[in-house]
Amino acid sequence: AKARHFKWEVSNMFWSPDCEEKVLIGINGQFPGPTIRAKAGDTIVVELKNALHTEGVVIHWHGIRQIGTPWADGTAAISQCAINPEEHFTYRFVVDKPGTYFYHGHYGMQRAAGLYGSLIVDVADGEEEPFKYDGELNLLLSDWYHESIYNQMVGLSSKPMRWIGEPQSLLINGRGQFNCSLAAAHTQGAKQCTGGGNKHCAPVVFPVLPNKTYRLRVASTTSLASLNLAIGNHKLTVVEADGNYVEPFTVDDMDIYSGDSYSVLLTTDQNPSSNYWISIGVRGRNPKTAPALALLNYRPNNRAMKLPAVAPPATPAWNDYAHSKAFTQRILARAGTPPPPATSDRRIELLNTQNKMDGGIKWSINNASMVLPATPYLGSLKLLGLKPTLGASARPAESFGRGYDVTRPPANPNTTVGDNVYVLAHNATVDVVLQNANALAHNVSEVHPWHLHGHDFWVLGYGEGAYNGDAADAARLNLRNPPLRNTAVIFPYGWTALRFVADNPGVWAFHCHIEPHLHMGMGVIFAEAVERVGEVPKAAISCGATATALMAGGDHP
Ligand SMILES: O=C1O[C@H]([C@@H](O)CO)C(O)=C1O
Repeated sequence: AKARHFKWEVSNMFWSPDCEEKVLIGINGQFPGPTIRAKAGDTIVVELKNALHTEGVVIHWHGIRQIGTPWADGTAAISQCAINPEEHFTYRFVVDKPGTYFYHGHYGMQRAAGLYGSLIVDVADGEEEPFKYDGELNLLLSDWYHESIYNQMVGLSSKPMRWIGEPQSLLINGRGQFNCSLAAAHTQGAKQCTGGGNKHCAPVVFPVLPNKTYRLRVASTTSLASLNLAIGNHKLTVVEADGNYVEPFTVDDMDIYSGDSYSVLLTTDQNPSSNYWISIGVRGRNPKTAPALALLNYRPNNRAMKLPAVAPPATPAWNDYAHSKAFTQRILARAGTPPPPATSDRRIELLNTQNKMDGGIKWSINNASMVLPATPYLGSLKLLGLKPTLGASARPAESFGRGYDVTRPPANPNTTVGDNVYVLAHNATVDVVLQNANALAHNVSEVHPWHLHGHDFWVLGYGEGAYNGDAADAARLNLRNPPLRNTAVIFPYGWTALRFVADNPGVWAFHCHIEPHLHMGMGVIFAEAVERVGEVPKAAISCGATATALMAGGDHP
């Protein structure tokens, strides 16, 4: 294992990700940010300089558990103080597990401003992946808005709320086409893209050789959109999800929610004189965004921009949830993976509702919409102890109780704010049931991908309607080969049950990965055995009340 050093400068820059010039957040003059590639067991050292003009920044390493380094998780107000303009901060952490990951901003809505990139961990020297392939293609998927995140954030907190709407474009490796389509010949009313060149929005072309097997690494860092990937004439064999091996299964198309990552194997067994469409479309919301298209270019056919004669594969209907569920439920742990603990010590049931507050709209968990404190939790809990913030004297509710009607808008739509901090005992086995419900409007319930920091969890099962905890619900849980993941979706009007072991002291966010929903309060905090956290680097806690404590000479207890 070795240390891999990176020097990064985060700054605003003009860029045209979908051919329209905007300002985004890039790293070292690049968008997306540089790809980090390492081997399992390596230590990543990122010396970050914040070169934004007037705002703080942090970077979250999505899917990396940060075992023993909770201060490097990169969540503003939770694991560290935001890095101020012109300040440096060094992230140092071990990538312990091979897999497909990514990193992104985790302060306000900076991820949606383009602050993201790929993080790929290969097996350690001398180890082998449990599958074979000849080459790799990397697809980092995102969505893109023409309105700045500042406009978006102001809208979301306005009274009445102004919703951000659907994204203007979908991006593959930071590239999309807003004003034209590669498949105009097959798309009503679209203008043909003239293609290549070195424009920021030049279509992505993946060169491949015939009769080989490629590992596609696919990750989604979308702000809002749930995606579906299909490749004309080719099948996809899923082998990895969120850095964990899964029992291989083969599909024609796959869903990818924000926060998900996958490896899929693809065999180039088609006619090599043609190229093939890679198509990414929107699911789970009535789409207004055109699919993103890229080309699979069979070599030695060197006409990279030769367009397939046929239309791109159609994305399944956005509301065909049966299709989504069928895909999701095929994801199971690879044979030989140890099963989860057979029982749990604690069950936390989290009802997700859309609510009203002071004339605006929030998302709430057990009727409390999460707000973050001025002083980041990791430092404040370690140095100052758990103080009730926001006037909340009690810990948040363990359950939403029985009898809530998930099929209708909330009977009492009003919510309050909460810190939503759940204190977890060291090594407790914790079950979380995420319960979806009807939103404020009648007959609306949306998909929410929930992401846990600091851990993988087992996805024990999914159910329809309200979770009761009865024998029928228990029978829906898979304790034999549930997949380990860090992101799991709740389907409309349904529930999802997760299990994890609280064996990683730290303060971990657990939230909907949809950027505006997190911003509207859709999350909780797990404060896990904070008394066992080692010495927190001062740079991570030199703000707010912890800075005051440090100045008072109160060194680390
Ligand atoms: O949080 C959301 O708000 C809007 C809508 O419900 C109110 O405008 C929407 O589609 C969301 O996902």
